[in-house]
Amino acid sequence: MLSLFCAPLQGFTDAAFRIAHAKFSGGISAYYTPFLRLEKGKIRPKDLRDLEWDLQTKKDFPYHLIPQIIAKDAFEFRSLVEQILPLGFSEIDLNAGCPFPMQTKSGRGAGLLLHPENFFEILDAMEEFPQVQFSIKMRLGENSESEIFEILPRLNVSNLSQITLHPRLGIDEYHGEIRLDAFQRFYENCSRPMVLNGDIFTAEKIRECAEKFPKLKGVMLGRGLLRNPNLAREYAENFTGKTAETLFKMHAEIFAQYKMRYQGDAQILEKIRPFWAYADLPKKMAKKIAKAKTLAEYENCLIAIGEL
Ligand SMILES: Cc1cc2nc3c(=O)[nH]c(=O)nc-3n(C[C@H](O)[C@H](O)[C@H](O)COP(=O)(O)O)c2cc1C
Repeated sequence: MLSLFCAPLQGFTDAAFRIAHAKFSGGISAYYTPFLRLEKGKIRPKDLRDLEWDLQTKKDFPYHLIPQIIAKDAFEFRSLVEQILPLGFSEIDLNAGCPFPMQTKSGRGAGLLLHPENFFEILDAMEEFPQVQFSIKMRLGENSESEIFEILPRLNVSNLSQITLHPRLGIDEYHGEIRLDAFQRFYENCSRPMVLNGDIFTAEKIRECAEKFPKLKGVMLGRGLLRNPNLAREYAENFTGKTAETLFKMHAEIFAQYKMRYQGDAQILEKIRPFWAYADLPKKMAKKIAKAKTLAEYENCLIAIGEL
């Protein structure tokens, strides 16, 4: 059986989502936080608040959480790790895949793959923290598949606990088919445990991955899990519960949390709207949700969804 991981998605898989998912569905071996980054030398305060929210809840309701960081060099890397360790984590994931130009242009995310010297310095710096298990989530490259194959020999002699590969380039962003041939070549030559991520929306697809790549450690589910939070259980337990039922339970919990934590209709709506972004809703309904200007209007949409 493959291990199933919940992918980090900024603006979607925050603490409220992770907690509600673990509570009302589950089947996930580890949840990854969206990347934590430095702002004026400190972890961005709003990301830290989100992580602390997890930590408070985890005491009552344990689930496996791994913080992800984004860094352009060993200096930023060390600073982030040193700020995370006092929170009690012993696993940290490095983002080498974010395709957004704001990150790539400054050598972070997929942009780190254009600077192997910085990438290797970060891998060396990992050895300064023997108490931490590091993993990497990466793309094939920023501009070319050759980038990942250049660093493969160094990855093979690292202590990385796993390499999650989203087989696209940074410049592909999320367009086009995933590059499964390149994944296969990397997988065949990589000696670290590997996880496949990208465009996995059904339990059937997870089974296909297990069959095609027998030494795969697991798959990481992103939009598939947002669309169908029961996806992991459908694979692991042949669960046949209704997607809509789980979405509603999760939504009720997340919405209540946002109402407690954020103020004003606009702010709460901005936080909750993405919950439905990948759900299988009729177009008309999705438009109404996007257009709702007040909580009252939004709640009317919910009633309508409930009646679908
Ligand atoms: C809006 C958005 C935000 C994302 N944020 C992150 C992030 O913070 N860290 C990361 O490693 N990947 C991030 N990703 C990439 C996802 O983790 C995942 O690799 C991608 O969605 C492909 O997997 P999927 O097809 O299962 O969704 C993001 C993707 C999207 C669409």
